[in-house]
Amino acid sequence: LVASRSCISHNHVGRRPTTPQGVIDVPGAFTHGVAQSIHRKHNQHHDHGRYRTELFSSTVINGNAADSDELVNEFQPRTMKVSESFVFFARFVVQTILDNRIHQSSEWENRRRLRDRIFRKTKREVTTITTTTTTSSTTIPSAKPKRGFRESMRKLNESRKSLIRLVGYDSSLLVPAFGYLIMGAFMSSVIPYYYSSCISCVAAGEASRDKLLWALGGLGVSHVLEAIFTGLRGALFWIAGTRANYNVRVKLHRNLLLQEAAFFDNTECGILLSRLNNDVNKIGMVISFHVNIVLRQLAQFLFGSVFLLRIQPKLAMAAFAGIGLVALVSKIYGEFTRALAERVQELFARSSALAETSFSMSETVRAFDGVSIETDKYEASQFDALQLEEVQAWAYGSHKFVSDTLQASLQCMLLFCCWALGRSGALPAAKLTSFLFYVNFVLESSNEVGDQWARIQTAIGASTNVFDLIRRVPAVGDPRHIGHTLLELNAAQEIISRVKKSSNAEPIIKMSNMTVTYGTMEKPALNGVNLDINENDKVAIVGRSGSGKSSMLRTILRFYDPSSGTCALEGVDLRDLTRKQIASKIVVVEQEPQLFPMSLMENVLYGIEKDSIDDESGEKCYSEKYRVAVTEALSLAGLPVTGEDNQLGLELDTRVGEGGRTLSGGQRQRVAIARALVRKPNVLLLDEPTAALDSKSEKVVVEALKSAMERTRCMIMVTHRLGVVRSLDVNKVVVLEQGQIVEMGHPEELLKVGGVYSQLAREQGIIPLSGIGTNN
Ligand SMILES: Nc1ncnc2c1ncn2[C@@H]1O[C@H](COP(=O)(O)OP(=O)(O)OP(=O)(O)O)[C@@H](O)[C@H]1O
Repeated sequence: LVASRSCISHNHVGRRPTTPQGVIDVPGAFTHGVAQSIHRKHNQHHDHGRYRTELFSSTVINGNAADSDELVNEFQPRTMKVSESFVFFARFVVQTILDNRIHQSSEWENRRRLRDRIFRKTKREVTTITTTTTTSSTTIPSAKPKRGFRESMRKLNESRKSLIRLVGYDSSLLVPAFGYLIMGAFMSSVIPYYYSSCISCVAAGEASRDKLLWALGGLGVSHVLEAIFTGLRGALFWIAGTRANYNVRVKLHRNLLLQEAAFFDNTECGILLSRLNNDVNKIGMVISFHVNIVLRQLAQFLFGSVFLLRIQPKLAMAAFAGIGLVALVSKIYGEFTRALAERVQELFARSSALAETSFSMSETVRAFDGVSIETDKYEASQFDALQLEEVQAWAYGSHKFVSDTLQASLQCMLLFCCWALGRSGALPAAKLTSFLFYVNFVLESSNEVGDQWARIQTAIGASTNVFDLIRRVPAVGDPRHIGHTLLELNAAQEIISRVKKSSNAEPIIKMSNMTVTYGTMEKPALNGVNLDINENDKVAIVGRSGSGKSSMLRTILRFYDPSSGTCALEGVDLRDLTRKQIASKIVVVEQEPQLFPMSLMENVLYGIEKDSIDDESGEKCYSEKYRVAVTEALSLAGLPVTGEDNQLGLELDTRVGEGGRTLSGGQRQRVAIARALVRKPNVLLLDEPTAALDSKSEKVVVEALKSAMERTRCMIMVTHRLGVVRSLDVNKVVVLEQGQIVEMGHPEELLKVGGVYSQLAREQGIIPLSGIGTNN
């Protein structure tokens, strides 16, 4: 059974991973076909079912898990045979060329059609034909921009500008780094001169000892200086790269957290983590390594070229022509690898998302024995990336083969020319040695530039996504009143004074014709809602599943903005308040609060800045004033950390584990209530506060909530369990149906009316307090 299920689950592996935008094209439909054929072959000779059956039987026989070596060895991720890998590469290249051809021909076709249309239009205008002519409604597909050398340079330039802005350009670091780079390159280019002088002295035999010593001295000094400059340059560029990584990573992390809730609805966390780690690393590598080497080699190339031109200008020109050809090959290779790199990064990001999901849902995976399903999914996505990485490797090998062959041919040709010139006496032996040294020197530099150019292109591919995310402006963000114009400053001032002066007569929360629509849904979750919540109101929002209750809470917290209408807090539209202002006035207690892996006290005070310094560690901490307040809040919330009631032996500094997993659901909820008690917010939001609790815990939590409510101006609760409406003395019930308010009033009154609320209450066995039956 295990074996057959494993085989069935393998059937999906040939499919390409999908993104929210659609299927990842690697490239066109081709990869799918090739991948499927390889997967098919792979499945034939790689019996996944067998190892699982063996694992199963060995586990049964031993009655225990296998030892660690067995665990590692029993599972071998699949790979392609080397020949398959090469065939994949060859077909990939052919397909890419064909795709480009098709693209180019469609570009020509588009241009021709555009020309025809313009021509016809002009003709019509000139002849002023008044009869209605049927104009072609075919939309000309926008041609995909061709990424030529100019495009590469433009992208490089854009990325360079972004880098300089984002990585925090530090002239005290980069100016000396460039200085050492130039000096090091100059010293490297001097070395072949002294080498050839030494060889000439040794070969000639009759040269004076002084001349040899002078050449040896020059060689030694230039080597030492080159080593010093290289060391300094390397260290400074390394630091610059590390700082760039640091700056970009921190800025990206911050900007991601600033994004609106809908952004996280549509983006998997694994993808974001991959951007934060893998992609950002590539940016640092560009600065600390690739750019550094390219610049050094370019400088060496220039210095070497000067020496070449001085020794023999004609031959030097021939050498440059050959180097130009090698550079052309490198350029083609660079463009190819950049396109590949973008795809590989995308596939790795998808893989990270899969891994992140499987880890975060590890309990469900375990409960439903989903390890093989998750492994297959992850392996399939990694396999897709592996295939493309192998294409990169073959492309590198092919590039090396072509460029090295070209260089060798160039060297042979130059040697032949040298021989011809030598025969005519135009190139003495000493000059010939020197020339050949410099040819090699220049060729090596240009070779290295070609290599690094391809890697820079790869990094540009990876950095594009990062820069897009760093520049993303959140759709729901803080107002930009703190502007620079007098008008903006006045507007900001007015809002602040309105917030301060808000009178008790003003509703604390006011929804006016408010409609909320999620990006992915056509139907609004809330439709034209009008609701006032006043001082001392205790409001319960009830309704059937999907009626829009949570959407109302999320809008009050400004996780989402209304698509029309407004939601105001103390007379000010929520859109005019900053997140800090909203957080200082509204606190939410969720059904299953997630806690941070920090101490109990840090969780209660989350969002409040530490105000003191610890004497021993020298780190920031909370002062005694806060410790007292949290102790009191936890005690009121039913989770005492002192006295006899502290049966759990908790302390303020007890760490609560990932997500608060060392505490039960009810205990986590009490921590969340303590947060509200400490802050004394104007608005207390409760999301299903007792849904996950037994009756004993419910009583404790209800008492804690009552204490919290005493410290707030109003309370709004979303609940399915109508019993809590009575225990929390709710004075206003709002009944939602399909995003609209269908009933509103005092709960006991509504129970007697015989509408939706009384029906919901009857289903839960709740009758009016008077005990008299309803109108039904
Ligand atoms: N993040 C979201 N993206 C898209 N649609 C959403 C999102 N959240 C909720 N919806 C949709 O909005 C509608 C209202 O959902 P909401 O969660 O507000 O209902 P609810 O009354 O709180 O339901 P329940 O009692 O089951 O929690 C539903 O149709 C739901 O599918």
